[in-house]
Amino acid sequence: MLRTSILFVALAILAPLITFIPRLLLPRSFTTTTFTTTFTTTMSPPAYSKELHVAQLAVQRAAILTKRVFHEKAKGTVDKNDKSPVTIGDFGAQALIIAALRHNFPDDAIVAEEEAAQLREDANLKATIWDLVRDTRLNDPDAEATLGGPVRDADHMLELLDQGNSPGGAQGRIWAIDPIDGTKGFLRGGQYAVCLGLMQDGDVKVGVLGCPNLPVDDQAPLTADIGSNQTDEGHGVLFSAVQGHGATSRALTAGALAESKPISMRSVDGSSLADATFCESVEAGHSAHGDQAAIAEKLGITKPSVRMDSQAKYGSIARGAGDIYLRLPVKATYQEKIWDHAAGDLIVREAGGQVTDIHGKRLDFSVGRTLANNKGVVAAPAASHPKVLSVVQEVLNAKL
Ligand SMILES: Nc1ncnc2c1ncn2[C@@H]1O[C@H](COP(=O)(O)O)[C@@H](OP(=O)(O)O)[C@H]1O
Ligand SMILES: [Mg+2]
Repeated sequence: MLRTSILFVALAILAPLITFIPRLLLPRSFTTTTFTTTFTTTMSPPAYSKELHVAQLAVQRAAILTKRVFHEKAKGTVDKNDKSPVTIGDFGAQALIIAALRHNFPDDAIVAEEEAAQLREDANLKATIWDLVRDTRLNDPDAEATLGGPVRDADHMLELLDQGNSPGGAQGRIWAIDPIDGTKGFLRGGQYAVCLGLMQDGDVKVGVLGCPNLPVDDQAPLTADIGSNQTDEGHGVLFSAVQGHGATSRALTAGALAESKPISMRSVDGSSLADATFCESVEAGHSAHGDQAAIAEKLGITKPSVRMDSQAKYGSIARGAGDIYLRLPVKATYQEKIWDHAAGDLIVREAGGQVTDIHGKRLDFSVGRTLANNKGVVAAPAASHPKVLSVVQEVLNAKL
C-alpha cells in the first residue's frame, strides 16, 4: 500500500518535468514553432474569426471618415441635399468598407445602401469624397494591412461603391452595409452608427456596429439623443457578435482593436417590467410614438422612453443601458431595410435578447434587400419578450 502511494507521488512530481525538460534543452525557436504548429493543427480558430476581425477594423476605419466629415464639413448644416455631409460621409464610408471586403472576401456578395450614379454626374462631389477616402487610414500599419491595399483612384472608388448592388437573398454569403445609419443624428452630432453584418444563407452570422457618439462605458446612463454637445472624450464604442459566441463591446479606436468585454442585457422578466427602459426612434415617422406610450403604460413602465437615432438603440439595450427597443409601423406599406437591422438583431440576440417583428416572427433576412416578410421590430430580454409582444399586439390590434 505504502509502496503504491510512493510510486504515485513520484510519478506526479516527474510527469511535468518529463514534458518541461525537453523545452528547456531545445532552442526557443524550435519549441515555439512546435507548440504553435500543435495548436494550429489540433485547434481550429473560432468560427468567422477572420470575418469578425476584418469587419471590426473596416467599421473603425469608416467611422474615422464619418467623424472627419462631421468635424470638417458638417458644422451648421441641417438638411439632407445632394451634397450634404451625410451624402459625403455615406459614400466615403461605404467605399472604404467595400474595399476591405473585396480585398479579404472577393467572392462574397454585398448589399449596401448607396450607388455611384450620382457621383458620375458630379465631378466636384466625386473629388471631395475621393480626397477623404484617399486620406483616411487606421493609425496601426498591421490593421491597415489587414484591410488591404488602398483604393487606387477616384474611378476605382466608384467601381467599389457599385459593388453593393446585390439583390440579397437566401443563398451564400452576403454582407449588409449601412455606412451612416441615423442620418439626422449624425448631422446633429447625436447618435448614428456604421453598420456591417454578414449573412450566410439568409442567417446573420456576424454583426458589427460602430457608434462614435455613445459612451465607451457600458454602465453609463442612457441619455436622449440631444446631440451637438458631444465630445470625443470617453465616446465611441464598437459592438460585435458572432452567432453562438456572444456579444461584446470595446472602445472604438483609430487603430488596432481595443480590448473587448462581453456584454449582456439586463435580466428583466415579465414580473419586473415596470422598471424597464424603452428606446425608440427620434423620428415619429419611423416608429409610432403614441403607440409606444400606450404600450409602456399597459406594462406599468413610468420612465420616459429614450429617443435616439440609428442602431445605437440595439447596442444600448444589448449592454443593459436600456431594455426594450420597439419599432412600431407608421406606414403599413414601409419595408424595413436589411442594413438597418442585420447587425443589431444578432448583437441583441447574442446578448440574451429576443428580436421579432410585431407579429412575433423572427426578422427574415433571406428575402432580398428589405425585410419584406416582417412588420416593425420588438426587441427585449428573452424572458420578458413574450409579455412585451402580447401588449404590443393588444395595443396595435385595438387600433385596427
Ligand atoms: N417610414 C419609415 N419607417 C421606418 N424606418 C424608416 C422610414 N423611413 C426611413 N426609415 C429608416 O430609418 C432609418 C433610421 O432609423 P432610426 O429612426 O431608428 O434612426 C433610416 O436609416 P438612415 O438614417 O440610414 O437613412 C431609414 O432607412
Ligand atoms: Mg439606416
